[in-house]
Amino acid sequence: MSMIDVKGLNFAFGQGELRRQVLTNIHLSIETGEIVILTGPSGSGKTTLLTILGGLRLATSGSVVVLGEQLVRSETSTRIAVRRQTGYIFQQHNLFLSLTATENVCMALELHDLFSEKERVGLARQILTQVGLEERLEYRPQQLSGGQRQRVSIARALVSRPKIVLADEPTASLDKNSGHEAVEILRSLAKQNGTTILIVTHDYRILDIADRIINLEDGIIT
Ligand SMILES: Nc1ncnc2c1ncn2[C@@H]1O[C@H](COP(=O)(O)OP(=O)(O)OP(=O)(O)O)[C@@H](O)[C@H]1O
Repeated sequence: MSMIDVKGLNFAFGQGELRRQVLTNIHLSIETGEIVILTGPSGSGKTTLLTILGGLRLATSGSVVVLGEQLVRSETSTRIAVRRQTGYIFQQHNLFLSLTATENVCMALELHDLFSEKERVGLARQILTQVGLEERLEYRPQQLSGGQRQRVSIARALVSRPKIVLADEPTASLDKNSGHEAVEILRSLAKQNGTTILIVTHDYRILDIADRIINLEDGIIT
């Protein structure tokens, strides 16, 4: 089954003379468990496409079906439903500096109301152990290296077992080894769970983790 199915998507910022077409006639289908890397020059529309797929930005033309929900011209509640089943990883890890690794990961579960505090802590510790941070559970972000911080954000994105993970330049602030290690951890955990992953990156050093690479130029898939 397609997790993501895009047909004839167009997107522009601004109106009138300021209108700028950013995505043109995008067709894209991503299957369950597939790992896709989206590359392309700066300004080609990668982040815009990612935010539309993640229900973070509303598109008004074409068709964007994610997890069976039509997101084009959708209600806010539809986009929220998709967001709840999606994990996000950003270039700037966006961790809370005042919270420990465990607390940062727990936060992703607080959105769900499915777990008690004790269960949340248990799940957070379990996933932090899976990303190799069992010795750092109570460290705050500033006590961690860049690669370790990015592993905390990977743990945070995966802890609620999302069906889809969207990552925007997840290795941008990392050196080659820690960048590759971080996405390799992401890949192997996602493969265990059949999670679909879409990664936007300029980093050619991580292309080998993808099942498929898509190139976007000037808003067009080439
Ligand atoms: N909120 C906005 N309002 C107006 N224009 C925007 C907005 N966000 C992005 N753009 C423009 O849309 C185009 C595509 O931006 P986008 O961030 O999607 O590209 P990108 O491929 O992710 O680039 P990069 O690799 O540099 O992050 C750029 O020309 C950008 O200036």
